[in-house]
Amino acid sequence: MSALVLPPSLPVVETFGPTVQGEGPSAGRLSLFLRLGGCNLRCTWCDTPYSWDAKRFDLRKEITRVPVVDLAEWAAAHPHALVVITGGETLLHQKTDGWRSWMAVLRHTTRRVEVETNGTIVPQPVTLGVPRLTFNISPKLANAGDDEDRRIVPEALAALAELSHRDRARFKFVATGPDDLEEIAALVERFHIPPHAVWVMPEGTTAERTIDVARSLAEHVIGQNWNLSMRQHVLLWPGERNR
Ligand SMILES: Nc1nc2[nH]cc(C(=O)O)c2c(=O)[nH]1
Ligand code: SF4
Ligand SMILES: [Mg+2]
Repeated sequence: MSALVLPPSLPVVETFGPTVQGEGPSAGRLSLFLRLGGCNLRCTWCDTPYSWDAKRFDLRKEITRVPVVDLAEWAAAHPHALVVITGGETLLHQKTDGWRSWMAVLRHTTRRVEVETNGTIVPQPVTLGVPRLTFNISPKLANAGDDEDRRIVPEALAALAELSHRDRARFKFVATGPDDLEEIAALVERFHIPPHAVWVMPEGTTAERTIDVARSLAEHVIGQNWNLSMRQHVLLWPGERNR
């Protein structure tokens, strides 16, 4: 009797789009989103707890194994869109057959790909080998609530910072107000992140709060020679899933 061989798949929370990338260097760009399940952090203000929080959500319902061939077909139907892989924490899946197979699909296209990550996991050759793939790294600050030794993994941040010098990675920090900027500056200095690779974005789940926080940050961010990003999906579709 031969063993049953399952096709490579990934634990998918949702696929959506085309929409626009809401955050960071590609904000406003037409995008498809693939959200994977599971996270190694527990940010208090997480906007996607349904991707990892088994206490509040039934993850067997939230997360479905989707064959990579189906993802390839879905992506191919929207050839003009940037592909954004988000979570949860995406790079948790890096050593799986599903990830390897998905990277192989993307490597054989000419499309742009962005991987959202919390910066706690070192990117591996399987991911780095996709030519137009860049990382959007959101290291978490004290405002997220986790202990520093969980949020800040020096080995991973150093590897990602190195990529940021070659425009393969950008850092995007969520700030709740100007008081958070000192902590960002300390990380930027410690890991030698070039200012052109730094984006600051306002925390908030409503358009009003997002704009208020952004207004409180703008002059300070510009003064540091950093970039400021709104969170366009929060402004356009506050509280909605699959946007
Ligand atoms: N439009 C849109 N842009 C996004 N950028 C990062 C997102 C995320 O949830 O990681 C996100 C999202 O959920 N929607
Ligand atoms: S790292 Fe991202 S997905 Fe994970 S808990 Fe924090 S905000 Fe949520
Ligand atoms: Mg997110």
